[in-house]
Amino acid sequence: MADFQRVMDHAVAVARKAGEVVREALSDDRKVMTKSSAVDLVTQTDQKVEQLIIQSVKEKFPKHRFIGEESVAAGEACILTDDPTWIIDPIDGTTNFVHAFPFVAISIGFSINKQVEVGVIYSCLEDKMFTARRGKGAFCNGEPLQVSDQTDIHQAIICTEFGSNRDPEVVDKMFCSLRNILSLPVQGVRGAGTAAINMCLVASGCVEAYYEIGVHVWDFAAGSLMVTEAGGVLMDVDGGELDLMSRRIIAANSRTIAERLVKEIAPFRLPRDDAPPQKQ
Ligand SMILES: O=P(O)(O)O[C@H]1[C@H](O)[C@@H](O)[C@@H](O)[C@@H](O)[C@@H]1O
Ligand SMILES: [Mg+2]
Ligand SMILES: [Mg+2]
Repeated sequence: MADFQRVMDHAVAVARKAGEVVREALSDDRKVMTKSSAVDLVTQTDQKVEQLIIQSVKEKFPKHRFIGEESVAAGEACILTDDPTWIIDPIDGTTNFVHAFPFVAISIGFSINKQVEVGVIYSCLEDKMFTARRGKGAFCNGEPLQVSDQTDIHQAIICTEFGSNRDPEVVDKMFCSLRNILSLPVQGVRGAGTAAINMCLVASGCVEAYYEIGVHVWDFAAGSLMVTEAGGVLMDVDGGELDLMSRRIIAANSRTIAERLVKEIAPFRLPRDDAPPQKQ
């Protein structure tokens, strides 16, 4: 049985160290590369930070497994087992990082038996350390977090992201959902440019919900626990149970708001995170 406090303490320490690397890199030239599309960006800092985190964990927890965004991009399988697993997004908000747009997070989730037990999200340009352990609450810099108590969708702010898929039919579906939600009307639609920070905004009570189709397990693993430990709920965009590998999520302050969004979101499916690699 892993010592979850020891895991949490290490995740906080390495996330803070990674945040220093990210802040320092902001003053250097950021060599930008692309992955699945011309707007799916990655930098050497993403790769350097992921290796820093993984190497540090291997020294302390040699039997643990990893799902890292950039390791998967380099060809490693994205398979979640019952084993103790660190689910890492070294820079959530890479496009923001490239543009020095001030919302950039290191997101570290830890799961056992396919259940997230520890979540750490360091918003490193705001110097906000978000932490959660299952059953023990969610915190920002040590202060407890609580979701909003607003259940009227017409008085809500909703967060979403448009991801990096620019296929016309995907863009049409995303805009259909956005039009439906905006026209309810809701008081606002926002996007920080990072799933992890969007979920911290839900946990902090600043917005009522975040949804996205196209997001990856490393984007939201830590944030999923932040939201539930702050009193929120998670579900699939079709109202079913959240599937960590499905690339679809609603994270909300309440079932009322979540189920209202289900009625407005035009659902579609993308290849799962654990799908076998597509033959080139
Ligand atoms: O910055 P990333 O780690 O790539 O994650 C982003 C993603 O790039 C963007 O397309 C959206 O899906 C965001 O929700 C992710 O956090
Ligand atoms: Mg990400
Ligand atoms: Mg990333």
